[in-house]
Amino acid sequence: MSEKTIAFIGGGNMARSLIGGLVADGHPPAALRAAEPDAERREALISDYGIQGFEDNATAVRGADAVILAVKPGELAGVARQLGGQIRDQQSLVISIAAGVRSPNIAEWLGGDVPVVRAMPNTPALIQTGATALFANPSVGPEQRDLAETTLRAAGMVVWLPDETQMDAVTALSGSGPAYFFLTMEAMQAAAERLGLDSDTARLLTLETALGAARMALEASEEPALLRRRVTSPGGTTAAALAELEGGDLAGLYERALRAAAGRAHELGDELGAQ
Ligand SMILES: NC(=O)C1=CN([C@@H]2O[C@H](COP(=O)(O)OP(=O)(O)OC[C@H]3O[C@@H](n4cnc5c(N)ncnc54)[C@H](OP(=O)(O)O)[C@@H]3O)[C@@H](O)[C@H]2O)C=CC1
Ligand SMILES: O=C(O)[C@@H]1CCC=N1
Repeated sequence: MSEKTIAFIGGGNMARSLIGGLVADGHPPAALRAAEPDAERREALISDYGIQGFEDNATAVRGADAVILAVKPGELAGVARQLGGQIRDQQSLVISIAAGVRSPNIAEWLGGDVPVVRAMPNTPALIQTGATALFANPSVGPEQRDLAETTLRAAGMVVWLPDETQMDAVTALSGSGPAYFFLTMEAMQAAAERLGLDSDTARLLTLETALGAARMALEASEEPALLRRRVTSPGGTTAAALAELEGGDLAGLYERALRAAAGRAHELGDELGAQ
């Protein structure tokens, strides 16, 4: 693992997940910094992971090899404008994880020709099972590309996108995706409880089934559709359940959900890019 200094601006949910992944992967905590205005959240990062915490963004960024902008999308322009001069002088790589906000806008707020990587991680980064897509603007050189990849790979798998416009679809799929699976788990557990299982049993069976299915789909050479058919005995219980899910247009529902998320990411890019 590299010992490059990485400064997070914003120490909320996603920064915490990435910091947790980096520390678990062996990144020296002393080379990780977080600037976070909320004292309780900042202190928790310091005590839980042994990283350096700062109230002030400029101090956190001083001398950092990479600066990860982990604030809400609406805060990004202000933060980038505040730190742009410093980042340009010390030639740090900037990695933005904000949904929707496009790299040309980020570079402009930073003051011009700045290496910017857009990343879309997800919260399972906390336990190193994240999935991240990356896009580099033309100012990012090979070493900085490696730095971005190594940093995000500490939290799970990484793919590079050839085209930034794909980032909205990625945001809809894997950025927001953990929430869809959590909602499905909530719904399955609640339904099982209504069928008479106690909540501990319903929860455990739901979660182990989700884990087993995900691992099988990842590790098997067959497609999920084939794995599904193997569970589905003709005239059996699974067929009865799947008929209900298909009757409720599950595939259409997912398409509408992902289109709504991608559309919202695009809207954020338009709205915030005009600042
Ligand atoms: N959560 C997720 O699953 C994912 C989130 N993202 C992206 O990550 C980014 C962060 O999201 P998330 O972690 O969920 O949000 P959070 O609100 O949990 O974290 C943002 C943090 O930044 C702090 N902050 C606000 N203003 C500043 C500032 N000027 N300087 C420094 N810190 C500041 C906030 O403090 P305070 O609350 O006090 O304002 C907060 O602690 C977003 O842009 C989001 O689009 C990307 C992928 C997945
Ligand atoms: O909900 C959001 O906007 C962020 C981006 C992806 C996941 N969470």
